[in-house]
Amino acid sequence: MLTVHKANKLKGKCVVPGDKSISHRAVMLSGISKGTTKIGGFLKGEDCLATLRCFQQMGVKVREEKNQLFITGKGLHGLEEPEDVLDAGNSGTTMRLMAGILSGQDFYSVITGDASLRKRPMKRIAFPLRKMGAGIDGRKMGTQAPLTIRGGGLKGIEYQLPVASAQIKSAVLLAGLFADGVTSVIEPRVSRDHTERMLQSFGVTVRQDGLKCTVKSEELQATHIEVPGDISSAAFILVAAACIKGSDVTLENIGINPTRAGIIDALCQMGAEIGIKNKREIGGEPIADVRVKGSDLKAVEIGEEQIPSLIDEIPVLAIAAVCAKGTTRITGAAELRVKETDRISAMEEELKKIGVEITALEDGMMIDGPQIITGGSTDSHGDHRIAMAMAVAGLLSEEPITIDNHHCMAVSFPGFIETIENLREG
Ligand SMILES: O=C(O)C1=C[C@@H](OP(=O)(O)O)[C@@H](O)[C@H](O)C1
Ligand SMILES: C=C(OP(=O)(O)O)C(=O)O
Repeated sequence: MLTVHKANKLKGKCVVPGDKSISHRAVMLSGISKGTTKIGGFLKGEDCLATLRCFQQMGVKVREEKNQLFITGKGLHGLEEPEDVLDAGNSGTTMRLMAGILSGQDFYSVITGDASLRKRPMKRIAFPLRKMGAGIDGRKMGTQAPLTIRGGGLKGIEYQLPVASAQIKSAVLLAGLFADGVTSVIEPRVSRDHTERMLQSFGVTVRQDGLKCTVKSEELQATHIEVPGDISSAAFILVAAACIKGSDVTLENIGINPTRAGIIDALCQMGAEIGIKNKREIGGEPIADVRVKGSDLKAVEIGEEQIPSLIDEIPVLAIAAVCAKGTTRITGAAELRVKETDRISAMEEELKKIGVEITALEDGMMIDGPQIITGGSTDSHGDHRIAMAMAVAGLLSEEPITIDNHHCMAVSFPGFIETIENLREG
């Protein structure tokens, strides 16, 4: 159990660990490329370590030197049939993106995950991958993990995504690297585009035409990847500092890819004082230093269009809404119900325990602010984002907040508590 006490101010500079989405993709793409890829800033969080172990089980060699990973790929057709079940742990990204790659392999594989992941919907990737020719089965009529995959013999398809999901888009595009003909995905709204950007760094031609993205089979060539700081991890610090008057924090080297930076836009709409400095691009991804100062916040309306760019940040955005004047309304976010936990219900349950009123909607939530956070005992539901959102609430709370099952923070942000404590002034 973790106890978090109120903070007077947060001050200083910090870095956050590498981007989780980019770290997963760096392992996967280097694993199926030719040559050795050097990866700096790789996130050693539980999710990305699960991806790394899965690729090692398929014969991919990984070496670490001076905090950099060197991954020697097996080419498009060199992965080895894993002798045992692949374990994606808590990570939806690992399971769904890897299913795309496994669908292209001329072998049989089984992929499972923890109790949370085994409940998450997999039909969304199994359906298009079967259309391409993969033999995929699983529990609950082939819709839940463990999944079995007999890959090979794929043909390209054009697929209209039913939801704006980078995981479904990426699974189909990655399978497309092994398919005969061209493979296209059409998204209903823009979702994070790290796969498309990184494929190009590995020398693959990616055609983007509005919301339609097309690839065809092409060998990947090893490259050098620098993983930026994860904006989804930075979000916890951004919200905490924005809510505490007198705070002034600079987060260095944060990825500000526009398909991911919705939390910055949302906080600016709420009147937060945020400055973006030292903008640059590394390996096709925009990064910058982000400075945030504490100020009075006002409520915001977040709808369907903005959701994909801040989907993982909604639990902590809810904490900002508690401090903001007026009614914050978040809608179009039904996807929150199928994350590591049902994040709408989990936030409703946990906020009530610390004296905060919230109205849960089928596809979002409404919060009237400002409200006083009284403090109390909470539980993470085994979900890293809920655990860290509750820790941010603790920094703002009259009385301390305890968080049960807080170790899941290491899924995406190892060292979260130390990072916060280093910024605490009083
Ligand atoms: O592609 C990715 O790396 C991710 C995509 C998002 O999921 P969906 O594709 O299900 O929206 C996000 O919530 C997840 O944390 C990471
Ligand atoms: C939803 C998340 O990740 P994943 O889908 O990879 O489990 C997340 O990190 O918030």
